[in-house]
Amino acid sequence: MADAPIFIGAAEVADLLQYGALLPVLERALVDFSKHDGMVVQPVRSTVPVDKHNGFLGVMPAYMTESDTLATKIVRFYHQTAFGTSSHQATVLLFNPSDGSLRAIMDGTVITEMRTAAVSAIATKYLKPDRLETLCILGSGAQAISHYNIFTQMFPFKQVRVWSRSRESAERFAGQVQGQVQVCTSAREAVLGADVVITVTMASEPVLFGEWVKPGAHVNAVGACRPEWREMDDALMKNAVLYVDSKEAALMESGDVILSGADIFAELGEVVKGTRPALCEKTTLFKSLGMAVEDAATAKLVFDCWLAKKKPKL
Ligand SMILES: NC(=O)c1ccc[n+]([C@@H]2O[C@H](COP(=O)([O-])OP(=O)(O)OC[C@H]3O[C@@H](n4cnc5c(N)ncnc54)[C@H](O)[C@@H]3O)[C@@H](O)[C@H]2O)c1
Ligand SMILES: O=C(O)[C@@H]1CCCCN1
Repeated sequence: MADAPIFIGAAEVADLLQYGALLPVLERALVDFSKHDGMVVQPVRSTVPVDKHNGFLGVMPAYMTESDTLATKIVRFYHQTAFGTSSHQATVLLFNPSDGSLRAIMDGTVITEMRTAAVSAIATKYLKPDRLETLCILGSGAQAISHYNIFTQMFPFKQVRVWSRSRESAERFAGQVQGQVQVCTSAREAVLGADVVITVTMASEPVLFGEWVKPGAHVNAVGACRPEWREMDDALMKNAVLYVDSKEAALMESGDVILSGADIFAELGEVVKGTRPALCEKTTLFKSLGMAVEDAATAKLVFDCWLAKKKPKL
């Protein structure tokens, strides 16, 4: 009989997962996914609306042949949550691919926060403009914090600006992170002149407008994961060179892509592999929806780190 699965909670995942190890693992997952050679199996996520409670449940399975990784994430995202409950909660199940037995059940909320920010950072590493002085973050929740953390570690920004719907949450964000943040009173004020813009809101109508975005800037658009939701207007969608994580998912799930009719230039994995160019001199936009392979690769890394820690030292 197979061993009982282990459980790795949020605090232990946060302790085991380091961006230094995560970044190359994610680059590899993005490249493998974008080869589209049948070695990675990842259907577009199944999403169950929970209308009565203003939320969704998403199921995200993937199998990666080369690293022999089989996992699924189950994620729920709710617009209104009880006080103290975060809007996104996730669990990852990691299987033994050879016999299908369950190896680990682990918290997926920290995984989602860290892998999403790391993928935006990878997009920025490849698509960034020459000048990297000002970072703008629209939104002030969990993803705003994980993005702030990795972006200020990886890039030499001199100024970070944040805007949120309520000034109170933007100020709370500024108090939570290490380092200086300029709290802006409007999204426009935060965006004007920024070299890199990150949208991490739960908005369903545009909060970012093309006329504000500096020509040559890079945008990471992380929210608006439903076909009828927007974070950006048509002007930005049509004027920027559009990169996505998955073309198939973008055409099924992204309101910004579907409703604007913007053309997709490439997948991020193709840029990392070098088969499609990074047009850094132009205004670039990475539309992130989040992929199961990112969760599977991250969960395997967490599990391997857990095993290494448990192994008795000789
Ligand atoms: N692409 C991915 O891989 C990925 C992964 C996880 C989360 N997300 C998305 O990123 C976004 C942020 O997630 P989070 O975990 O930080 O959520 P969160 O609930 O912690 O924060 C959401 C933020 O959006 C703001 N907001 C809510 N409604 C808004 C509106 N109508 N207009 C402007 N701002 C609004 C809130 O004030 C808050 O600052 C969500 O859209 C989420 O679905 C994407
Ligand atoms: O990839 C993810 O994990 C998230 C789940 C919630 C909706 C957006 N994408």
